[in-house]
Amino acid sequence: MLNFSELYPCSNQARMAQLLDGMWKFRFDPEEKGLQEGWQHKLPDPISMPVPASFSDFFTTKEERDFCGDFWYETEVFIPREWEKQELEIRFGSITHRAGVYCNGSLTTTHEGGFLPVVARVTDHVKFGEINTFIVKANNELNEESLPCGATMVLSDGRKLARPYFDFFNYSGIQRSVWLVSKPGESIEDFIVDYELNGEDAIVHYQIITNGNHDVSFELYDEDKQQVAKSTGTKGSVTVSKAHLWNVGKAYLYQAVMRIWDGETLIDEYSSKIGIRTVKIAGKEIQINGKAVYLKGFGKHEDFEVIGRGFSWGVLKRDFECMKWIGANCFRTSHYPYAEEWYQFADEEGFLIIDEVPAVGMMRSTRNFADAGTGKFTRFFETPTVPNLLKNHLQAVEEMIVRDKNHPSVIAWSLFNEPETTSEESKEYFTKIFAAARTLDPQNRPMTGAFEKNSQPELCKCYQLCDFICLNRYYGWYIKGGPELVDAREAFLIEMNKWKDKNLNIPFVFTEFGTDTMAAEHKLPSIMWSQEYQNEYLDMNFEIFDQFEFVQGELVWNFADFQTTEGIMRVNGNKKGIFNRVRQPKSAAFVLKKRWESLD
Ligand SMILES: CCC[C@@H]1NC[C@@H](O)[C@H](O)[C@H]1C(=O)O
Repeated sequence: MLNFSELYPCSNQARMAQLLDGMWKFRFDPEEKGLQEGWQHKLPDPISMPVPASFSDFFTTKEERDFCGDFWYETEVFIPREWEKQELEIRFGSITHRAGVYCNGSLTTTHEGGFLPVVARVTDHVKFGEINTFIVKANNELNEESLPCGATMVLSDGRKLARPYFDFFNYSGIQRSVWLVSKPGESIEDFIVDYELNGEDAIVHYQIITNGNHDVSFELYDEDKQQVAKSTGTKGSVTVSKAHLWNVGKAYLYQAVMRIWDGETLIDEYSSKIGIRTVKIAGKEIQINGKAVYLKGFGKHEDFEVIGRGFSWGVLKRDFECMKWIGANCFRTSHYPYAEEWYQFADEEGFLIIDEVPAVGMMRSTRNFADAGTGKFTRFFETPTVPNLLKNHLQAVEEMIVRDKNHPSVIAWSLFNEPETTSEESKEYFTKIFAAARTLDPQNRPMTGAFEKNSQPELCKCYQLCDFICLNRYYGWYIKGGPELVDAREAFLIEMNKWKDKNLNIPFVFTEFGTDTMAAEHKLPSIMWSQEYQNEYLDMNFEIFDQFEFVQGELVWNFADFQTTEGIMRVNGNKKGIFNRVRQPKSAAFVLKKRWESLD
Protein backbone atom coordinates (compact mmCIF):
# COMPACT_ATOMS: atom_id res chain seq x y z
CA MET A 1 0.00 0.00 0.00
CA LEU A 2 1.52 3.33 -1.04
CA ASN A 3 1.73 6.06 1.62
CA PHE A 4 1.03 8.80 -0.92
CA SER A 5 -1.56 9.57 -3.59
CA GLU A 6 -0.45 9.13 -7.20
CA LEU A 7 -3.53 10.91 -8.60
CA TYR A 8 -2.62 13.24 -11.46
CA PRO A 9 -2.95 16.89 -10.33
CA CYS A 10 -6.13 18.80 -11.17
CA SER A 11 -7.60 22.18 -10.22
CA ASN A 12 -11.23 22.81 -9.21
CA GLN A 13 -13.32 24.56 -6.55
CA ALA A 14 -11.74 22.43 -3.81
CA ARG A 15 -8.11 21.97 -4.83
CA MET A 16 -5.37 23.70 -6.85
CA ALA A 17 -2.40 22.43 -8.91
CA GLN A 18 0.37 24.87 -9.85
CA LEU A 19 2.87 23.82 -12.53
CA LEU A 20 6.48 24.47 -11.50
CA ASP A 21 8.12 23.70 -14.87
CA GLY A 22 10.71 26.17 -16.11
CA MET A 23 14.35 27.07 -15.48
CA TRP A 24 15.54 25.72 -12.14
CA LYS A 25 18.94 26.09 -10.45
CA PHE A 26 21.33 23.12 -10.71
CA ARG A 27 24.67 21.85 -9.45
CA PHE A 28 26.69 18.65 -9.96
CA ASP A 29 28.09 17.21 -6.72
CA PRO A 30 30.94 14.89 -7.82
CA GLU A 31 32.55 15.00 -4.37
CA GLU A 32 29.23 14.22 -2.69
CA LYS A 33 29.75 17.09 -0.24
CA GLY A 34 26.41 18.84 -0.76
CA LEU A 35 24.67 17.58 2.35
CA GLN A 36 27.53 18.38 4.72
CA GLU A 37 27.88 21.83 3.12
CA GLY A 38 24.17 22.56 3.56
CA TRP A 39 23.09 22.57 -0.09
CA GLN A 40 19.66 21.39 1.08
CA HIS A 41 19.12 25.01 2.16
CA LYS A 42 20.53 26.74 -0.91
CA LEU A 43 22.72 25.72 -3.85
CA PRO A 44 26.06 27.55 -3.97
CA ASP A 45 27.10 28.95 -7.40
CA PRO A 46 24.33 27.17 -9.26
CA ILE A 47 23.88 27.04 -13.03
CA SER A 48 20.49 27.07 -14.79
CA MET A 49 18.68 23.87 -15.79
CA PRO A 50 15.42 23.37 -17.72
CA VAL A 51 12.74 21.23 -16.04
CA PRO A 52 11.45 18.88 -17.41
CA ALA A 53 14.50 17.59 -19.29
CA SER A 54 17.51 15.29 -19.00
CA PHE A 55 20.62 17.33 -18.21
CA SER A 56 23.12 15.45 -20.40
CA ASP A 57 22.71 16.83 -23.90
CA PHE A 58 22.69 20.52 -22.96
CA PHE A 59 26.40 20.42 -22.20
CA THR A 60 29.51 20.57 -24.38
CA THR A 61 31.88 18.59 -22.13
CA LYS A 62 31.99 14.80 -21.62
CA GLU A 63 32.31 15.26 -17.86
CA GLU A 64 28.91 16.96 -17.76
CA ARG A 65 27.20 14.86 -20.46
CA ASP A 66 28.24 11.57 -18.87
CA PHE A 67 27.97 12.74 -15.26
CA CYS A 68 27.25 9.92 -12.81
CA GLY A 69 26.67 10.51 -9.11
CA ASP A 70 24.88 13.15 -7.01
CA PHE A 71 23.36 16.29 -8.51
CA TRP A 72 21.04 18.96 -7.12
CA TYR A 73 18.10 21.10 -8.29
CA GLU A 74 16.53 24.17 -6.65
CA THR A 75 13.46 26.31 -7.23
CA GLU A 76 11.55 28.98 -5.30
CA VAL A 77 7.75 29.23 -5.07
CA PHE A 78 5.47 31.82 -3.46
CA ILE A 79 2.76 30.11 -1.39
CA PRO A 80 -0.34 32.25 -0.73
CA ARG A 81 -1.88 32.67 2.73
CA GLU A 82 -5.22 31.48 1.25
CA TRP A 83 -3.77 27.96 1.22
CA GLU A 84 -3.13 28.02 4.98
CA LYS A 85 -5.92 25.52 5.75
CA GLN A 86 -4.97 23.18 2.88
CA GLU A 87 -2.66 20.20 2.70
CA LEU A 88 0.28 20.90 0.39
CA GLU A 89 2.27 18.44 -1.73
CA ILE A 90 5.03 18.81 -4.26
CA ARG A 91 4.68 16.17 -7.01
CA PHE A 92 7.39 15.20 -9.48
CA GLY A 93 6.34 13.06 -12.47
CA SER A 94 9.65 11.33 -11.81
CA ILE A 95 13.21 11.97 -10.63
CA THR A 96 15.81 9.64 -12.17
CA HIS A 97 16.99 7.39 -10.59
CA ARG A 98 16.58 8.30 -6.90
CA ALA A 99 16.03 11.46 -4.86
CA GLY A 100 15.56 13.29 -1.59
CA VAL A 101 13.19 16.29 -1.60
CA TYR A 102 13.80 19.22 0.76
CA CYS A 103 11.42 22.07 1.61
CA ASN A 104 13.01 25.11 3.28
CA GLY A 105 15.92 22.86 4.27
CA SER A 106 13.89 19.97 5.74
CA LEU A 107 13.88 16.52 4.15
CA THR A 108 10.26 15.70 3.20
CA THR A 109 10.62 12.42 1.29
CA THR A 110 13.04 10.09 -0.45
CA HIS A 111 12.25 7.87 -3.43
CA GLU A 112 13.96 5.00 -5.22
CA GLY A 113 13.12 4.54 -8.90
CA GLY A 114 13.37 6.98 -11.76
CA PHE A 115 10.19 6.50 -13.80
CA LEU A 116 7.25 6.95 -11.41
CA PRO A 117 5.97 9.88 -9.33
CA VAL A 118 7.76 11.31 -6.32
CA VAL A 119 5.21 12.94 -3.98
CA ALA A 120 6.17 14.82 -0.83
CA ARG A 121 3.74 16.24 1.77
CA VAL A 122 5.20 19.68 2.60
CA THR A 123 2.40 21.26 4.67
CA ASP A 124 4.44 21.35 7.88
CA HIS A 125 7.49 22.88 6.20
CA VAL A 126 6.10 25.72 4.07
CA LYS A 127 5.76 29.41 5.00
CA PHE A 128 2.41 30.79 3.83
CA GLY A 129 2.45 34.24 2.30
CA GLU A 130 6.18 33.89 1.57
CA ILE A 131 8.71 32.55 -0.95
CA ASN A 132 9.59 28.91 -0.25
CA THR A 133 12.65 26.96 -1.41
CA PHE A 134 12.37 23.44 -2.77
CA ILE A 135 15.59 21.48 -3.30
CA VAL A 136 16.15 18.01 -4.79
CA LYS A 137 19.21 15.89 -4.16
CA ALA A 138 19.30 13.27 -6.95
CA ASN A 139 21.55 10.41 -7.99
CA ASN A 140 21.80 8.42 -11.23
CA GLU A 141 24.18 5.60 -10.37
CA LEU A 142 23.31 2.09 -11.56
CA ASN A 143 23.61 -1.15 -9.61
CA GLU A 144 22.13 -4.64 -9.46
CA GLU A 145 19.69 -3.81 -6.66
CA SER A 146 17.65 -1.06 -8.32
CA LEU A 147 15.82 -0.78 -11.62
CA PRO A 148 17.06 -0.54 -14.35
CA CYS A 149 20.10 -2.70 -13.64
CA GLY A 150 23.71 -1.89 -14.38
CA ALA A 151 26.98 -1.03 -12.73
CA THR A 152 28.97 2.08 -11.85
CA MET A 153 32.70 2.16 -12.53
CA VAL A 154 35.32 4.68 -11.41
CA LEU A 155 37.68 6.03 -14.07
CA SER A 156 41.38 6.66 -13.46
CA ASP A 157 40.64 10.38 -12.99
CA GLY A 158 38.19 9.54 -10.20
CA ARG A 159 35.03 10.22 -12.16
CA LYS A 160 32.16 7.73 -11.85
CA LEU A 161 30.74 6.28 -15.06
CA ALA A 162 27.42 4.50 -15.52
CA ARG A 163 27.74 1.07 -17.15
CA PRO A 164 24.16 0.11 -18.11
CA TYR A 165 23.15 -3.53 -18.63
CA PHE A 166 20.62 -2.08 -21.07
CA ASP A 167 20.67 -0.47 -24.48
CA PHE A 168 19.58 3.11 -23.83
CA PHE A 169 21.51 6.13 -22.56
CA ASN A 170 21.39 6.63 -18.80
CA TYR A 171 19.62 9.98 -19.13
CA SER A 172 18.79 11.44 -15.73
CA GLY A 173 17.35 14.45 -13.98
CA ILE A 174 13.88 15.86 -13.35
CA GLN A 175 12.59 14.60 -16.71
CA ARG A 176 8.84 15.12 -16.14
CA SER A 177 6.60 17.94 -14.92
CA VAL A 178 6.54 19.19 -11.34
CA TRP A 179 3.39 20.43 -9.57
CA LEU A 180 2.58 22.13 -6.30
CA VAL A 181 -0.75 20.68 -5.15
CA SER A 182 -3.01 22.22 -2.51
CA LYS A 183 -5.94 20.09 -1.38
CA PRO A 184 -8.30 19.84 1.62
CA GLY A 185 -7.26 17.95 4.75
CA GLU A 186 -9.96 15.39 3.94
CA SER A 187 -9.39 14.47 0.30
CA ILE A 188 -9.85 11.90 -2.41
CA GLU A 189 -6.64 9.85 -2.47
CA ASP A 190 -7.42 7.37 -5.28
CA PHE A 191 -10.24 5.80 -7.25
CA ILE A 192 -10.89 2.54 -9.08
CA VAL A 193 -13.15 1.80 -12.02
CA ASP A 194 -13.98 -1.51 -13.67
CA TYR A 195 -16.55 -2.37 -16.31
CA GLU A 196 -19.13 -4.98 -17.30
CA LEU A 197 -20.81 -4.89 -20.70
CA ASN A 198 -24.48 -5.80 -20.73
CA GLY A 199 -25.91 -5.64 -24.23
CA GLU A 200 -26.02 -1.95 -25.20
CA ASP A 201 -25.61 -0.96 -21.57
CA ALA A 202 -22.51 -0.95 -19.39
CA ILE A 203 -22.10 -1.33 -15.66
CA VAL A 204 -19.38 0.86 -14.12
CA HIS A 205 -18.13 -0.49 -10.80
CA TYR A 206 -16.35 2.24 -8.85
CA GLN A 207 -14.53 2.69 -5.57
CA ILE A 208 -13.37 6.03 -4.14
CA ILE A 209 -10.59 6.01 -1.57
CA THR A 210 -10.57 8.98 0.84
CA ASN A 211 -8.71 9.71 4.06
CA GLY A 212 -11.87 10.62 5.99
CA ASN A 213 -15.44 9.49 6.72
CA HIS A 214 -17.71 12.08 5.13
CA ASP A 215 -20.25 11.23 2.43
CA VAL A 216 -19.02 10.67 -1.11
CA SER A 217 -20.77 11.09 -4.47
CA PHE A 218 -19.90 9.69 -7.91
CA GLU A 219 -21.21 11.15 -11.18
CA LEU A 220 -20.58 10.35 -14.83
CA TYR A 221 -20.90 12.85 -17.68
CA ASP A 222 -20.78 12.06 -21.40
CA GLU A 223 -18.83 13.99 -24.04
CA ASP A 224 -21.75 16.42 -24.35
CA LYS A 225 -21.34 17.10 -20.62
CA GLN A 226 -24.73 15.46 -19.90
CA GLN A 227 -25.00 13.54 -16.64
CA VAL A 228 -25.53 9.85 -17.49
CA ALA A 229 -25.19 8.25 -14.05
CA LYS A 230 -24.81 9.13 -10.38
CA SER A 231 -24.43 7.35 -7.08
CA THR A 232 -23.43 7.91 -3.49
CA GLY A 233 -21.08 5.93 -1.25
CA THR A 234 -17.37 5.12 -1.53
CA LYS A 235 -18.12 1.92 -3.42
CA GLY A 236 -20.87 1.17 -5.88
CA SER A 237 -22.03 0.43 -9.41
CA VAL A 238 -23.89 2.55 -11.92
CA THR A 239 -25.50 1.50 -15.19
CA VAL A 240 -24.83 3.56 -18.29
CA SER A 241 -27.55 2.87 -20.82
CA LYS A 242 -26.57 2.77 -24.49
CA ALA A 243 -22.96 3.25 -23.38
CA HIS A 244 -20.43 4.68 -25.78
CA LEU A 245 -17.61 2.15 -25.50
CA TRP A 246 -13.96 3.14 -25.69
CA ASN A 247 -12.27 1.23 -28.52
CA VAL A 248 -9.00 1.06 -30.37
CA GLY A 249 -9.02 3.83 -32.93
CA LYS A 250 -12.42 4.95 -31.68
CA ALA A 251 -12.03 6.54 -28.25
CA TYR A 252 -14.95 7.75 -26.17
CA LEU A 253 -14.24 9.26 -22.77
CA TYR A 254 -16.69 9.95 -19.97
CA GLN A 255 -15.87 12.40 -17.16
CA ALA A 256 -16.04 10.85 -13.71
CA VAL A 257 -16.65 13.47 -11.00
CA MET A 258 -16.07 12.41 -7.41
CA ARG A 259 -16.88 14.61 -4.40
CA ILE A 260 -16.70 14.53 -0.61
CA TRP A 261 -19.57 16.29 1.16
CA ASP A 262 -20.29 17.59 4.67
CA GLY A 263 -24.05 17.89 4.26
CA GLU A 264 -24.45 20.49 1.47
CA THR A 265 -20.85 21.74 1.87
CA LEU A 266 -18.28 20.51 -0.62
CA ILE A 267 -15.08 19.26 1.02
CA ASP A 268 -13.12 17.86 -1.96
CA GLU A 269 -13.59 17.14 -5.64
CA TYR A 270 -11.56 15.10 -8.12
CA SER A 271 -12.46 14.39 -11.72
CA SER A 272 -10.90 12.19 -14.37
CA LYS A 273 -11.68 10.92 -17.85
CA ILE A 274 -12.53 7.22 -18.04
CA GLY A 275 -13.14 4.88 -20.99
CA ILE A 276 -15.66 2.04 -20.77
CA ARG A 277 -14.07 -1.05 -22.29
CA THR A 278 -13.08 -4.60 -21.38
CA VAL A 279 -9.78 -6.39 -22.04
CA LYS A 280 -9.58 -10.17 -22.08
CA ILE A 281 -7.37 -13.00 -23.30
CA ALA A 282 -9.68 -15.55 -24.93
CA GLY A 283 -7.73 -18.53 -26.27
CA LYS A 284 -5.29 -17.22 -28.84
CA GLU A 285 -7.01 -13.82 -28.99
CA ILE A 286 -6.47 -10.48 -27.27
CA GLN A 287 -10.01 -9.10 -27.05
CA ILE A 288 -11.16 -5.52 -26.53
CA ASN A 289 -14.90 -5.39 -25.79
CA GLY A 290 -15.10 -9.06 -26.80
CA LYS A 291 -13.55 -8.55 -30.25
CA ALA A 292 -10.08 -9.79 -31.26
CA VAL A 293 -7.47 -7.10 -31.90
CA TYR A 294 -4.16 -7.59 -33.72
CA LEU A 295 -1.50 -5.29 -32.22
CA LYS A 296 0.42 -3.23 -34.78
CA GLY A 297 3.02 -0.76 -33.63
CA PHE A 298 6.24 -0.25 -31.81
CA GLY A 299 8.53 -0.50 -28.91
CA LYS A 300 9.34 3.12 -28.17
CA HIS A 301 11.55 5.23 -25.93
CA GLU A 302 11.05 8.60 -24.33
CA ASP A 303 13.95 10.03 -26.28
CA PHE A 304 14.69 13.10 -28.40
CA GLU A 305 17.51 15.36 -29.42
CA VAL A 306 18.73 17.86 -26.81
CA ILE A 307 16.05 17.12 -24.17
CA GLY A 308 17.06 13.44 -23.83
CA ARG A 309 14.30 11.62 -21.93
CA GLY A 310 12.59 14.86 -20.96
CA PHE A 311 8.86 15.11 -21.50
CA SER A 312 7.70 17.27 -24.42
CA TRP A 313 4.12 17.76 -25.60
CA GLY A 314 5.53 18.51 -29.07
CA VAL A 315 7.39 15.21 -29.35
CA LEU A 316 4.32 13.39 -28.01
CA LYS A 317 2.11 15.02 -30.65
CA ARG A 318 4.52 14.22 -33.52
CA ASP A 319 4.88 10.59 -32.36
CA PHE A 320 1.13 10.05 -32.29
CA GLU A 321 0.73 11.69 -35.72
CA CYS A 322 3.43 9.40 -37.14
CA MET A 323 1.84 6.33 -35.51
CA LYS A 324 -1.59 7.23 -36.90
CA TRP A 325 -0.07 7.87 -40.34
CA ILE A 326 1.65 4.47 -40.41
CA GLY A 327 -1.46 2.55 -39.26
CA ALA A 328 -0.23 1.58 -35.79
CA ASN A 329 -2.65 0.91 -32.92
CA CYS A 330 -0.32 -0.02 -30.04
CA PHE A 331 2.99 0.70 -28.34
CA ARG A 332 4.94 -0.78 -25.47
CA THR A 333 6.36 1.70 -22.94
CA SER A 334 9.78 0.09 -23.32
CA HIS A 335 11.56 -0.10 -20.97
CA TYR A 336 9.91 1.92 -18.19
CA PRO A 337 6.56 3.57 -17.43
CA TYR A 338 6.29 6.76 -19.49
CA ALA A 339 5.08 10.19 -18.36
CA GLU A 340 1.33 10.10 -17.58
CA GLU A 341 0.60 12.47 -20.45
CA TRP A 342 1.43 9.65 -22.92
CA TYR A 343 -1.38 7.52 -21.43
CA GLN A 344 -3.80 10.45 -21.31
CA PHE A 345 -3.21 11.09 -25.01
CA ALA A 346 -3.44 7.38 -25.87
CA ASP A 347 -6.82 7.42 -24.07
CA GLU A 348 -7.88 10.36 -26.25
CA GLU A 349 -6.58 8.85 -29.51
CA GLY A 350 -7.68 5.24 -28.96
CA PHE A 351 -4.22 3.68 -28.81
CA LEU A 352 -3.38 0.50 -26.88
CA ILE A 353 -0.48 0.43 -24.42
CA ILE A 354 1.55 -2.43 -22.97
CA ASP A 355 2.80 -0.73 -19.80
CA GLU A 356 6.30 -1.89 -18.81
CA VAL A 357 8.09 -1.62 -15.47
CA PRO A 358 11.83 -0.70 -15.61
CA ALA A 359 12.93 -4.32 -15.06
CA VAL A 360 15.57 -4.28 -17.77
CA GLY A 361 19.20 -5.31 -17.60
CA MET A 362 18.60 -8.42 -15.47
CA MET A 363 21.29 -10.19 -17.45
CA ARG A 364 24.77 -9.05 -16.44
CA SER A 365 26.06 -7.56 -19.67
CA THR A 366 26.85 -4.04 -20.82
CA ARG A 367 26.09 -5.25 -24.36
CA ASN A 368 22.90 -7.18 -23.67
CA PHE A 369 22.06 -6.93 -27.35
CA ALA A 370 25.26 -8.83 -28.23
CA ASP A 371 24.96 -11.42 -25.46
CA ALA A 372 21.20 -11.98 -25.65
CA GLY A 373 20.64 -15.10 -27.68
CA THR A 374 24.16 -16.46 -27.17
CA GLY A 375 23.12 -18.72 -24.33
CA LYS A 376 25.37 -16.63 -22.06
CA PHE A 377 24.39 -17.46 -18.51
CA THR A 378 25.32 -14.95 -15.79
CA ARG A 379 23.46 -16.39 -12.77
CA PHE A 380 21.83 -13.01 -12.32
CA PHE A 381 19.28 -14.27 -9.77
CA GLU A 382 21.77 -16.06 -7.56
CA THR A 383 23.53 -13.04 -6.07
CA PRO A 384 23.21 -11.40 -2.62
CA THR A 385 21.66 -8.34 -4.29
CA VAL A 386 18.51 -10.23 -5.31
CA PRO A 387 16.43 -9.59 -2.13
CA ASN A 388 16.85 -5.82 -2.51
CA LEU A 389 16.24 -6.03 -6.25
CA LEU A 390 13.01 -7.93 -5.58
CA LYS A 391 11.89 -5.24 -3.10
CA ASN A 392 12.55 -2.44 -5.59
CA HIS A 393 10.94 -4.41 -8.42
CA LEU A 394 7.79 -5.02 -6.35
CA GLN A 395 7.65 -1.33 -5.43
CA ALA A 396 7.94 -0.27 -9.08
CA VAL A 397 5.21 -2.74 -10.12
CA GLU A 398 2.88 -1.41 -7.42
CA GLU A 399 3.56 2.25 -8.25
CA MET A 400 3.07 1.60 -11.99
CA ILE A 401 -0.23 -0.29 -11.63
CA VAL A 402 -1.64 2.10 -9.01
CA ARG A 403 -0.70 5.08 -11.22
CA ASP A 404 -1.96 3.71 -14.57
CA LYS A 405 -4.85 1.37 -13.63
CA ASN A 406 -7.65 3.67 -14.77
CA HIS A 407 -6.38 4.35 -18.31
CA PRO A 408 -8.50 2.55 -20.95
CA SER A 409 -5.45 2.59 -23.25
CA VAL A 410 -3.51 0.30 -20.87
CA ILE A 411 -4.35 -3.28 -21.89
CA ALA A 412 -1.51 -5.25 -20.29
CA TRP A 413 1.38 -5.07 -17.85
CA SER A 414 4.89 -6.11 -18.88
CA LEU A 415 6.81 -7.08 -15.77
CA PHE A 416 10.25 -7.48 -17.38
CA ASN A 417 12.36 -7.05 -20.49
CA GLU A 418 14.89 -9.75 -21.47
CA PRO A 419 16.01 -11.08 -18.09
CA GLU A 420 17.56 -14.46 -17.56
CA THR A 421 14.61 -16.84 -17.39
CA THR A 422 16.19 -20.30 -17.65
CA SER A 423 17.23 -20.87 -14.01
CA GLU A 424 15.16 -22.14 -11.11
CA GLU A 425 16.12 -18.91 -9.31
CA SER A 426 14.64 -16.76 -12.07
CA LYS A 427 11.42 -18.78 -11.92
CA GLU A 428 11.26 -18.32 -8.14
CA TYR A 429 11.92 -14.59 -8.50
CA PHE A 430 9.36 -13.90 -11.22
CA THR A 431 6.71 -16.11 -9.60
CA LYS A 432 6.76 -13.61 -6.71
CA ILE A 433 6.61 -10.62 -9.07
CA PHE A 434 3.63 -11.98 -11.04
CA ALA A 435 1.78 -13.07 -7.91
CA ALA A 436 2.11 -9.59 -6.40
CA ALA A 437 1.14 -7.84 -9.64
CA ARG A 438 -2.04 -9.90 -9.93
CA THR A 439 -3.27 -8.55 -6.60
CA LEU A 440 -2.88 -4.94 -7.73
CA ASP A 441 -4.98 -4.53 -10.88
CA PRO A 442 -8.73 -4.21 -10.17
CA GLN A 443 -9.37 -4.75 -13.89
CA ASN A 444 -7.29 -7.96 -13.88
CA ARG A 445 -5.54 -7.07 -17.12
CA PRO A 446 -3.18 -9.66 -18.67
CA MET A 447 0.36 -9.90 -17.31
CA THR A 448 3.34 -10.57 -19.52
CA GLY A 449 7.06 -9.98 -20.05
CA ALA A 450 9.39 -9.71 -23.04
CA PHE A 451 11.69 -12.69 -23.63
CA GLU A 452 14.94 -12.64 -25.61
CA LYS A 453 16.26 -15.60 -27.58
CA ASN A 454 17.90 -17.49 -24.74
CA SER A 455 14.37 -18.03 -23.46
CA GLN A 456 13.71 -20.94 -25.81
CA PRO A 457 10.58 -23.05 -25.22
CA GLU A 458 12.58 -26.02 -23.96
CA LEU A 459 14.77 -23.88 -21.66
CA CYS A 460 12.60 -21.04 -20.39
CA LYS A 461 11.09 -21.46 -16.92
CA CYS A 462 9.06 -18.22 -16.82
CA TYR A 463 6.82 -18.09 -19.90
CA GLN A 464 4.31 -20.19 -17.92
CA LEU A 465 3.65 -17.12 -15.73
CA CYS A 466 2.40 -15.05 -18.66
CA ASP A 467 -1.16 -14.59 -19.94
CA PHE A 468 0.32 -13.96 -23.36
CA ILE A 469 3.94 -14.28 -24.42
CA CYS A 470 6.07 -11.42 -25.78
CA LEU A 471 9.06 -12.39 -27.88
CA ASN A 472 12.02 -10.16 -28.79
CA ARG A 473 13.58 -11.92 -31.79
CA TYR A 474 16.30 -10.83 -34.19
CA TYR A 475 16.72 -13.67 -36.70
CA GLY A 476 18.38 -11.91 -39.61
CA TRP A 477 20.11 -9.32 -37.46
CA TYR A 478 21.88 -10.58 -34.34
CA ILE A 479 21.37 -14.14 -35.56
CA LYS A 480 22.35 -15.14 -39.11
CA GLY A 481 22.26 -11.61 -40.51
CA GLY A 482 22.91 -10.30 -44.01
CA PRO A 483 23.82 -13.01 -46.54
CA GLU A 484 22.56 -15.67 -44.08
CA LEU A 485 19.02 -14.24 -44.09
CA VAL A 486 17.73 -17.40 -45.75
CA ASP A 487 19.15 -19.46 -42.86
CA ALA A 488 17.80 -16.96 -40.34
CA ARG A 489 14.34 -17.67 -41.72
CA GLU A 490 14.85 -21.41 -41.26
CA ALA A 491 16.10 -20.98 -37.70
CA PHE A 492 13.16 -18.68 -36.92
CA LEU A 493 10.74 -21.24 -38.30
CA ILE A 494 12.28 -24.00 -36.18
CA GLU A 495 11.77 -21.97 -33.01
CA MET A 496 8.22 -20.98 -33.93
CA ASN A 497 7.29 -24.60 -34.57
CA LYS A 498 8.67 -25.52 -31.15
CA TRP A 499 6.32 -22.93 -29.62
CA LYS A 500 3.47 -24.22 -31.78
CA ASP A 501 4.11 -27.78 -30.60
CA LYS A 502 3.63 -26.59 -27.01
CA ASN A 503 -0.08 -26.02 -27.86
CA LEU A 504 -0.25 -23.25 -25.28
CA ASN A 505 -3.42 -21.80 -26.84
CA ILE A 506 -2.48 -18.25 -25.78
CA PRO A 507 -1.53 -15.23 -27.88
CA PHE A 508 2.08 -14.37 -28.80
CA VAL A 509 3.14 -10.78 -29.52
CA PHE A 510 6.47 -9.86 -31.07
CA THR A 511 7.56 -6.93 -28.93
CA GLU A 512 10.88 -6.57 -30.69
CA PHE A 513 12.24 -7.32 -34.15
CA GLY A 514 14.31 -4.95 -36.26
CA THR A 515 17.60 -3.94 -37.80
CA ASP A 516 19.98 -1.06 -37.31
CA THR A 517 19.59 1.09 -40.41
CA MET A 518 21.38 4.30 -41.40
CA ALA A 519 18.78 6.62 -42.94
CA ALA A 520 21.29 7.63 -45.62
CA GLU A 521 22.38 4.14 -46.61
CA HIS A 522 21.07 2.64 -49.85
CA LYS A 523 22.59 -0.45 -51.45
CA LEU A 524 21.62 -2.66 -54.41
CA PRO A 525 21.76 -5.52 -53.70
CA SER A 526 21.22 -4.79 -50.03
CA ILE A 527 23.68 -5.05 -47.17
CA MET A 528 23.07 -4.82 -43.42
CA TRP A 529 22.56 -1.23 -42.20
CA SER A 530 21.04 -0.25 -45.55
CA GLN A 531 17.38 0.70 -45.87
CA GLU A 532 16.91 -2.03 -48.45
CA TYR A 533 18.06 -4.65 -45.93
CA GLN A 534 15.67 -3.33 -43.25
CA ASN A 535 12.83 -3.89 -45.72
CA GLU A 536 13.99 -7.40 -46.69
CA TYR A 537 14.33 -8.29 -43.00
CA LEU A 538 10.83 -7.03 -42.24
CA ASP A 539 9.35 -8.95 -45.18
CA MET A 540 10.95 -12.18 -43.91
CA ASN A 541 9.59 -11.58 -40.40
CA PHE A 542 6.08 -10.86 -41.65
CA GLU A 543 6.12 -14.03 -43.77
CA ILE A 544 6.93 -16.04 -40.60
CA PHE A 545 4.41 -14.21 -38.36
CA ASP A 546 1.63 -14.80 -40.86
CA GLN A 547 2.15 -18.58 -40.69
CA PHE A 548 1.14 -18.84 -37.01
CA GLU A 549 -2.39 -17.99 -35.92
CA PHE A 550 -1.26 -17.53 -32.32
CA VAL A 551 0.83 -14.51 -33.38
CA GLN A 552 -1.48 -11.66 -32.42
CA GLY A 553 0.82 -8.68 -32.58
CA GLU A 554 3.91 -7.13 -34.11
CA LEU A 555 5.61 -4.21 -32.35
CA VAL A 556 8.71 -3.24 -34.34
CA TRP A 557 11.92 -2.25 -32.58
CA ASN A 558 12.02 0.70 -32.59
CA PHE A 559 9.64 3.54 -33.45
CA ALA A 560 12.60 5.92 -33.78
CA ASP A 561 16.40 5.97 -33.52
CA PHE A 562 17.44 6.64 -29.94
CA GLN A 563 20.50 7.43 -27.84
CA THR A 564 22.50 4.68 -26.17
CA THR A 565 25.85 4.33 -24.45
CA GLU A 566 28.57 4.73 -27.07
CA GLY A 567 30.24 1.59 -28.40
CA ILE A 568 31.49 -0.23 -31.46
CA MET A 569 27.98 -1.45 -32.30
CA ARG A 570 26.21 1.86 -31.79
CA VAL A 571 26.54 4.72 -34.27
CA ASN A 572 25.62 7.67 -32.08
CA GLY A 573 22.87 5.48 -30.65
CA ASN A 574 20.61 2.65 -31.74
CA LYS A 575 19.54 3.02 -35.38
CA LYS A 576 16.73 0.45 -35.46
CA GLY A 577 14.18 3.24 -35.81
CA ILE A 578 11.53 3.15 -38.49
CA PHE A 579 11.77 6.90 -38.12
CA ASN A 580 15.03 8.71 -37.48
CA ARG A 581 15.54 10.46 -34.15
CA VAL A 582 13.82 13.65 -35.33
CA ARG A 583 10.87 11.60 -36.56
CA GLN A 584 11.42 11.58 -40.31
CA PRO A 585 10.61 8.26 -42.05
CA LYS A 586 13.07 5.70 -43.36
CA SER A 587 11.83 3.71 -46.35
CA ALA A 588 10.67 0.92 -44.03
CA ALA A 589 7.96 3.28 -42.76
CA PHE A 590 6.23 2.97 -46.13
CA VAL A 591 6.56 -0.84 -46.07
CA LEU A 592 4.90 -0.93 -42.64
CA LYS A 593 2.21 1.58 -43.65
CA LYS A 594 1.27 -0.60 -46.62
CA ARG A 595 1.11 -3.77 -44.48
CA TRP A 596 -0.68 -2.30 -41.49
CA GLU A 597 -3.30 -0.46 -43.50
CA SER A 598 -4.14 -3.76 -45.17
CA LEU A 599 -4.43 -5.63 -41.85
CA ASP A 600 -7.90 -5.31 -40.33
C1 LIG B 1 18.68 -9.06 -28.65
C2 LIG B 1 18.34 -7.88 -27.79
C3 LIG B 1 17.93 -6.68 -28.60
C4 LIG B 1 17.72 -5.49 -27.69
N1 LIG B 1 16.54 -5.66 -26.86
C5 LIG B 1 16.35 -4.62 -25.84
C6 LIG B 1 16.40 -3.22 -26.47
O1 LIG B 1 16.41 -2.25 -25.47
C7 LIG B 1 17.63 -3.06 -27.36
O2 LIG B 1 17.67 -1.77 -27.93
C8 LIG B 1 17.59 -4.16 -28.44
C9 LIG B 1 18.72 -3.92 -29.45
O3 LIG B 1 19.83 -4.40 -29.27
O4 LIG B 1 18.45 -3.18 -30.43
